[in-house]
Amino acid sequence: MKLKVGLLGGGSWGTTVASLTAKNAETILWARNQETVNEINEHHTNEKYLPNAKLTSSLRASSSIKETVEEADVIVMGVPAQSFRKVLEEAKPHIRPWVPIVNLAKGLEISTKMRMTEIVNEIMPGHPAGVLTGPNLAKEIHFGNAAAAVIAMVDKLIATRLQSVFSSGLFRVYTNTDVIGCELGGALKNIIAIATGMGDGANAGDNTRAAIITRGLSELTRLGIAMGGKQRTFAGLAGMGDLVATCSSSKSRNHHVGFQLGRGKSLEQIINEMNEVAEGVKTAKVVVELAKDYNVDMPISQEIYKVLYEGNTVNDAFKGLLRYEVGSEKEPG
Ligand SMILES: NC(=O)C1=CN([C@@H]2O[C@H](COP(=O)(O)OP(=O)(O)OC[C@H]3O[C@@H](n4cnc5c(N)ncnc54)[C@H](O)[C@@H]3O)[C@@H](O)[C@H]2O)C=CC1
Ligand SMILES: O=C(CO)COP(=O)(O)O
Repeated sequence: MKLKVGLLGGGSWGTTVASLTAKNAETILWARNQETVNEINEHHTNEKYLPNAKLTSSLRASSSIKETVEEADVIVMGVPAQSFRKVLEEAKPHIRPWVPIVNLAKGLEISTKMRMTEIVNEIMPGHPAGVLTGPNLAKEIHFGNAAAAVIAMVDKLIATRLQSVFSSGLFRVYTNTDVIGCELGGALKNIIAIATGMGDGANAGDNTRAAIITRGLSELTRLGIAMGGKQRTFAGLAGMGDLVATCSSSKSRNHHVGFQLGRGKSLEQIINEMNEVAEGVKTAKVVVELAKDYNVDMPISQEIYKVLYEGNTVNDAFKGLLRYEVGSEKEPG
């Protein structure tokens, strides 16, 4: 039996995933902007977020949350992390009992430090909550490049059922039961991508980028394990895979923010010039607090936080990192 998907959020990733699921399942995409809805229904495009991309023609868009979710067998949440709770609360009265809810956002809620599936568990207990994540730059997927992702659900049977909803020829979806690790991998790597972008913008070189990626993996793994994620997850697509893609791509918005900081622009100016979300900017606030809560050393994330919010320069950040004691690679520190 074909499942029905209701996807909330008509930005670049929500639209991309809806276009993928529409190949396998009847899919409705909710966007708050009526012009976007009309454009998707009439022209099968979403030029603002995905210039030149042609969407699956059976994908239907709606400006009604109720219509989008009321008959859905799976709800997919494609709005940024800081809007997640509000949108889910709006959808809640119309969602059928026990329907799985899959998060696409790679961020943490600032006011509560929560992961998105924790918010689902709080607002809609009883609904299986999971995440679709991995090295998936939306703009590449639309142009037919192969990519791999992970669907993580605590219940492997549900993950396996959903695997076939998200998979298509060139989009290969693996299952995982470590929801915490998969979700944290996606959120934490964005701060490291800002760091590599900063290095690239300041022409720090390829060796510096490799060092930041590798030490970045080490620090996000430390926090991730302390918070209940599994070590293996961070070595997989949701950890290292996403880290490598985001940290080395000029298509990444987080890398872009870092790059422009490295070129000397202010954060305010960079954000004002952007049309899309860069989750790492807000997640950095949460991560420095989590590092304290869990007593975990996160030197790269700390230095990025100081550049974003405490007026430090890019140079200060690199000097700050060089001041950290060099330990053994074998140690977790
Ligand atoms: N673009 C990408 O390549 C990927 C993005 N992601 C994650 O997906 C999430 C969504 O990102 P994108 O779609 O890329 O962002 P985007 O910036 O392209 O679009 C965000 C969308 O959310 C909508 N939105 C924001 N607040 C809203 C609210 N309160 N109510 C209703 N709609 C609201 C905006 O109107 C816009 O349509 C982020 O957490 C991002 O980290 C994950 C994987 C890949
Ligand atoms: O998460 C992503 C790729 O996997 C997208 O990264 P950006 O949000 O930095 O564009």
